[in-house]
Amino acid sequence: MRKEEETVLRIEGLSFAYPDSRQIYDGFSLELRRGECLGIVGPSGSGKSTLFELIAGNLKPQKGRIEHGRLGWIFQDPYSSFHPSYPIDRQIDEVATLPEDPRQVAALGLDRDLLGKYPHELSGGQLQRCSILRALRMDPDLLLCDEPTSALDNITQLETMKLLIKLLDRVGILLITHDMDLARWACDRIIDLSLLQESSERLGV
Ligand SMILES: Nc1ncnc2c1ncn2[C@@H]1O[C@H](COP(=O)(O)OP(=O)(O)OP(=O)(O)O)[C@@H](O)[C@H]1O
Repeated sequence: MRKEEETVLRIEGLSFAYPDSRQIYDGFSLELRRGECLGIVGPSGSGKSTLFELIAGNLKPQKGRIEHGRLGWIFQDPYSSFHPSYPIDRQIDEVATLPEDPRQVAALGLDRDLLGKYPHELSGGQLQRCSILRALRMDPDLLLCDEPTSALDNITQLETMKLLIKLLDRVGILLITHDMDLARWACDRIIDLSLLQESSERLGV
């Protein structure tokens, strides 16, 4: 199998409900390959973050199977995803499995001086590029991106998404977003969780 055809995430027949609450997933399946960007859209409360928690293993499904390769994460707010009291490079080194590669640092528009700084000394866009670097140095197969650009201004949003898309030869990306325009622009496929719910309601489940 060619590397880019590898499946990096397979979800089969997933069912999940929080205790004493409605069914959020009921027989949900999806497959994501390296080189693909799959968008997960849906209104607040439709189950986007729950899906990531299930994939990360922080929640256990009632039914179904989830298999995936090595995970990397990019969160919504880059300031809350770094500890304010330590330099960025130290925080990246602590979780990285790959050594720092100066070409990768340069490709993300970063440099050594910047990496030695504290999070509050960087702009939101610079810090989000540091979180992309951190995710890459964890050598992921699957990159979970939770609203990775929503805390950034429009121009920085676009630049950050372009950088993420460039990574697609190495990873598969699952992108949570509220922004349907962004999803249409960036993703090969989109799953709209509100449509899943509508079809379950029509079927009376
Ligand atoms: N720990 C929990 N216990 C019980 N119910 C929860 C818990 N976490 C989330 N929920 C409920 O599960 C549903 C899905 O929540 P989830 O956070 O996955 O939605 P979301 O699509 O990510 O929303 P948002 O876009 O606002 O982040 C919501 O109805 C929410 O209230």
